Amino acid sequence: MIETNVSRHHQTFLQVIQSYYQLTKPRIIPLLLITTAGSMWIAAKGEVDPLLLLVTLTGGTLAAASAQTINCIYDRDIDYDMDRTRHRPMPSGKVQPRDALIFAIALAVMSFTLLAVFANLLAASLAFSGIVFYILVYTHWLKRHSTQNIVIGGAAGAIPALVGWAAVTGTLSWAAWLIFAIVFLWTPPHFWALALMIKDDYAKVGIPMLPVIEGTTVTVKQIWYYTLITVAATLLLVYPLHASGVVYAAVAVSLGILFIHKSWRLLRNPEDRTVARDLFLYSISYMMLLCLGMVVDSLPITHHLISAAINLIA
Ligand code: HEM
Ligand SMILES: CC(C)=CCC/C(C)=C/CC/C(C)=C/COP(=O)(O)OP(=O)(O)O
Repeated sequence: MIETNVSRHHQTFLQVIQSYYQLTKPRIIPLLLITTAGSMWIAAKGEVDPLLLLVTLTGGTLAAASAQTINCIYDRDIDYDMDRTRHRPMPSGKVQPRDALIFAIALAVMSFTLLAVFANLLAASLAFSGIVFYILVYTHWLKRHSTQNIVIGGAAGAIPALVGWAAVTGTLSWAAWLIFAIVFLWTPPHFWALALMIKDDYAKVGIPMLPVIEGTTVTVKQIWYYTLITVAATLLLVYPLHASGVVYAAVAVSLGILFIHKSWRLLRNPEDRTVARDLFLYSISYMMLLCLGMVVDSLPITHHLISAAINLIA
């Protein structure tokens, strides 16, 4: 295991704060929150209580930060061996495992308390189960042992959508599970496109990511199937669930066509890393804009504008 090779005495207070911030893998959290927000807006039929929104997004941030911090502690050995992750606070010795664990527990406790007190127990429990699932099922059990690690483990990343719905309604519905399924199905194209680019890194440390074990051809085929199913799933929100309307439908179809196009290009050019990179970057914009589409579609003003347009035409 890796121990400190950077003396903490040499770090300024600001550098210490920065190290703890980096432990939470902060660049991923905004998209997790956007899926939470999309779910909240549909659940609240366009009228979300701003205080509840603030509480839920803060609780979600704390939970995701806790999960990522524990992941950083657990994976510090392999993170040290990979070029991409060597600079992280744990392998570079900027934070000690014990301190990071205390930080992660504090984040988890704050998340649970905030959500339980100001949202509800279901939202709090779901966020907590996200932490447990990500650590036990993904990080501990699957990441180092199965090519399906990110498929099954990806469920953790889809939990924030359930948290959002639960925070608004205190329960879960078909639409909530569908948004969960959309994020779940989107994760393999999102991650495997990236894994195609960095598979040598994962191979070096013996992580059985699909491109490492099964090769590029199998991976791009899997990406292709998951892309098709993801796009199909996004449309179920319009029909048969009727949870979203025409604005969302237009957004989902347009974004979906582009997603399929980019995934098809990768299927045709499996060895081209630029194409894989393009799909990975697009996957992020795709999820962001899709959720934005959910929000805009649910707003009362959107409904008024559509009614006005229909009246004008009729
Ligand atoms: C098990 C599931 C997932 C795995 C294994 C995974 C893995 C990764 C990895 C390795 C990166 C590169 C980050 C880096 O270089 O440090 C990344 C980037 C990213 N992921 Fe995922 N991801 C997963 C699910 C998700 C989910 C559910 C979301 C949000 C809904 C998400 C959002 C992002 C974003 C926004 C980035 C870009 C961060 C940046 O700008 O550097 N990921 N992902
Ligand atoms: C509700 C709740 C708490 C949800 C948390 C879910 C969560 C933290 C999802 C993020 C998934 C993710 C970015 C994995 C990175 O994989 P990795 O750590 O294997 O990547 P690496 O190779 O960069 O270390």
